[in-house]
Amino acid sequence: MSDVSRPSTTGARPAARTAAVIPAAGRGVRLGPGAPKALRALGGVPMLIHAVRAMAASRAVSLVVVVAPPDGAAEVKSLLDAHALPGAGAGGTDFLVVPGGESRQESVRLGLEALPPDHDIVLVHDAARPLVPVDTVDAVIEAVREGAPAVVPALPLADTVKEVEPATAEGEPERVLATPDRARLRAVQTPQGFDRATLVRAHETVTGNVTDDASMVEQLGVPVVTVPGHPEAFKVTRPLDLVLAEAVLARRRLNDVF
Ligand SMILES: Nc1ccn([C@@H]2O[C@H](COP(=O)(O)OP(=O)(O)OP(=O)(O)O)[C@@H](O)[C@H]2O)c(=O)n1
Ligand SMILES: C[C@](O)(CO)[C@H](O)COP(=O)(O)O
Repeated sequence: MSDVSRPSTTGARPAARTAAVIPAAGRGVRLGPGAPKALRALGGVPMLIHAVRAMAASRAVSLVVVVAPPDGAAEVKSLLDAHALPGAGAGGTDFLVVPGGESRQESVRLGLEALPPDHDIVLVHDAARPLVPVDTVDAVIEAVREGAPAVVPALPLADTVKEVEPATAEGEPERVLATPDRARLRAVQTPQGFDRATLVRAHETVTGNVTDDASMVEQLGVPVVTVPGHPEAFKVTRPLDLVLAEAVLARRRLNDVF
């Protein structure tokens, strides 16, 4: 059960249909040389397939739109055909693949443009967060269904955070400017869930660099609320994250958890 305080601007929609957009078009530069990150293997299965399975595992998700690397849509379609996906088939979850763009923001917009009209709730979930548990997905959907226009899974920080003056020359130390109160900070994950019209308006209106979709909604002045995130929803960004992801998968297999 989520613990959000809910400024409801959209009204409760317990039966609203939910689509998930999965931006998967990134290169994965921080992971090092190799195939686009979403296509790299985790436990012998492409990372993207884990992310698609995580969304389709929610009974509430009836459509998954994968935003593929710009020249990789055909390959991604073949991967979806070649792997078992929960709910796939008549009357279950549908799957679409569209080519992505130069930035995460553009890829999400291209995914949104591909959505058919009959889905009022949209999740945006990084392919790079392949191991998010279904309970987290469901908590986000539930909070949007109950009326929150924008919902993010969030965790408290373990580290103390410093605001710095970025160095102007290589090797020069950065000067610490401030230490924000950690108790008021959260690390946010995906899936982020939205009232569809609000998210579309944000993508039509907000320009400039952003690192997540919720911050675009914040810029509209629309409230964004949190639900508890999960440590296993971490983002695979650097090589060490792959080691952790393999370990989580191995433990799930031992415990016979999908
Ligand atoms: N042009 C882009 C860039 C990113 N993404 C997606 O956005 C998610 C989060 O991005 P990130 O982890 O930064 O992935 P990359 O951009 O691939 O990583 P890097 O910055 O290290 O290259 C990933 O699922 C990634 O595939 C995307 O769909 N289109
Ligand atoms: C959307 C996100 O996963 C929330 O934490 C994150 O901001 C993506 O950042 P990235 O630099 O595109 O990986």
